[in-house]
Amino acid sequence: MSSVVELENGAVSIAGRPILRHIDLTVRSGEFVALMGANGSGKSTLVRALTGLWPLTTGSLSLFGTPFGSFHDWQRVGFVPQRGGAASGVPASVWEVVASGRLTRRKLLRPLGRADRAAIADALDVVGLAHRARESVSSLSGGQQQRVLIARALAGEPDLFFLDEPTAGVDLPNQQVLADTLRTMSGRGATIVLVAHELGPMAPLIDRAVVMRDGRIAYDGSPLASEQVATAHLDGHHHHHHHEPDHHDHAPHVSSLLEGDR
Ligand SMILES: Nc1ncnc2c1ncn2[C@@H]1O[C@H](COP(=O)(O)OP(=O)(O)OP(=O)(O)O)[C@@H](O)[C@H]1O
Repeated sequence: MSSVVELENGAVSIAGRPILRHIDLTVRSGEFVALMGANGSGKSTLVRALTGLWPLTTGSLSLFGTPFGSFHDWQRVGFVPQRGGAASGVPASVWEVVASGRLTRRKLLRPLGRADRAAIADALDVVGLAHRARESVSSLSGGQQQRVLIARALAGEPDLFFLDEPTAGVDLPNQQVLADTLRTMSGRGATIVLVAHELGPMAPLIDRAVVMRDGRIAYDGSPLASEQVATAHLDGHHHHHHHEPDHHDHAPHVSSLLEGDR
């Protein structure tokens, strides 16, 4: 199967401090990957590096089989940043923010067409905000603003979708709505990389869990143990002393990876 994301020996340093080291990560077409790990383990930095928002210090990155430097198909890539971005002081309406997700697909110098408007309406529907389309984004709650950002990315109909902790601070019914959305996208063939502390209603959708620890990938494999990760996280059962697995594909002792939890 073709790889949609391929990072070899990736590293990122910020202000001279190594944040990510020796990252090898391949995501294949249609996969749904959960990127997990403790606070500060490097999940967000990895997602930013994979989308080119943060430069790699070393390593080679390909997207859809094209080396990053020659990749221009950005309308195929959707990105929902960590919460706190939609209301930027600009009094944009919900509809406008979602419509902005369509701009990279629009034909040069053409107004939004019928297909664009349909995609925007569909995206608003999917996140349950169609009835608030005309309101200012800043009048919405944090969780609703997060859904506006998700709808913006959905409107672009990306083939590859990065979401950075979309469920943080979102109540369970809304997490369920989001899980349904991602199931639909995944069913349409999208490749999804989801940063999450806890999978909650997303758990049944995940094909693979990648667990970060101290800027490295500490586990890459079956998601079966990922609920264990979340549970260990909540219960504070992270004091067991296990050795870090040498191989990425070993399933046991995932809870041990939370030792570095802060
Ligand atoms: N812009 C920045 N400047 C300096 N240090 C940074 C910057 N961004 C991230 N870091 C550092 O890089 C490390 C990894 O941060 P990152 O946000 O990638 O972790 P994370 O796993 O996403 O954490 P969280 O779960 O809290 O979002 C942290 O130690 C953080 O302090």
